[in-house]
Amino acid sequence: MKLSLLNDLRQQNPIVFNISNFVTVQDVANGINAIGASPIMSEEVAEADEMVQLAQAVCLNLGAFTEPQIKHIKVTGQLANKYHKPLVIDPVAVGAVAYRAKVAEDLLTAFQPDVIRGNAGEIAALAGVDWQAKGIDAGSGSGNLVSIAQSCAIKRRCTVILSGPTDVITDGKRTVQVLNGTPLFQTHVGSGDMLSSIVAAFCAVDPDYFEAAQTACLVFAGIGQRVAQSDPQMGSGTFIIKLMDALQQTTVAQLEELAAYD
Ligand SMILES: Nc1ncnc2c1ncn2[C@@H]1O[C@H](COP(=O)(O)OP(=O)(O)O)[C@@H](O)[C@H]1O
Ligand SMILES: Cc1ncsc1CCOP(=O)(O)O
Ligand SMILES: [Mg+2]
Repeated sequence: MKLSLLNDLRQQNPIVFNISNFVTVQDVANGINAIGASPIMSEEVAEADEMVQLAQAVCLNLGAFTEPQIKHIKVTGQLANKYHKPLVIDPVAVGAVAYRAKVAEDLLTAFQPDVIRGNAGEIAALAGVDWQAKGIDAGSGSGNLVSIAQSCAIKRRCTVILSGPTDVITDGKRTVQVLNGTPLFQTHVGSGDMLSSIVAAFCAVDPDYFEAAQTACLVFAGIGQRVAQSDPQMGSGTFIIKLMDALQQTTVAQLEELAAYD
């Protein structure tokens, strides 16, 4: 686990280009900014080429799209491949809505992601494994999460993060599980979207995307865990405010003290 990547990220301040969703776009921008990277968002396909060229990483969130936005996402993914920029995909609710599954399938044939980050319901859907996803949430299923993540990584030929109480990170050969976190993440819509874009920021500072992905997961979950531990009575409103502070202020040494993974 290369926790020192957090210092590299803060020193390099990489630009992360996001196509976000209208629900969580501000959380995503502020989360990237707080951790030490530089967010930029766009809704216009005419500037996609310039945007991808100026960015050090790209995150495409499939959370809430219209037909023109699907085109924008497709073009941007293809440009990320063309300019060799690390590309992260967040396939929101792809296991719950057949239309989204169809769109995601089409997009994943148009470009090649470097990392896919989703919850169990989303990653199971992309792996082709039976699961009962629940809207944007993971839902329920009986499959083994490590096997599901590995199948998805092999099928999609990229690093996969299956997030949840334990995050499973795998490239199909190597697998790590991050045990840190707090259930408070589930009380805030946008936790997963923030993580996906923070993963992109880490990919901008380490060309080994498996390493970058696992470090991003530990940093994000570990910071959330520290925030929750600071006040056992904390609710979801305070959590997101304090999470933003902590994304900015938490040090590598503080994360080393609580890092839990195997
Ligand atoms: N019950 C939980 N306990 C600890 N951490 C959690 C829990 N649920 C989610 N997380 C953390 O929340 C973050 C967002 O993951 P997740 O909730 O799976 O995404 P999404 O919002 O897309 O469903 C991750 O860092 C994950 O580790
Ligand atoms: C509620 C909602 N509806 C469409 S996208 C979205 C946000 C999903 O955010 P996250 O997966 O990070 O909780
Ligand atoms: Mg999500």
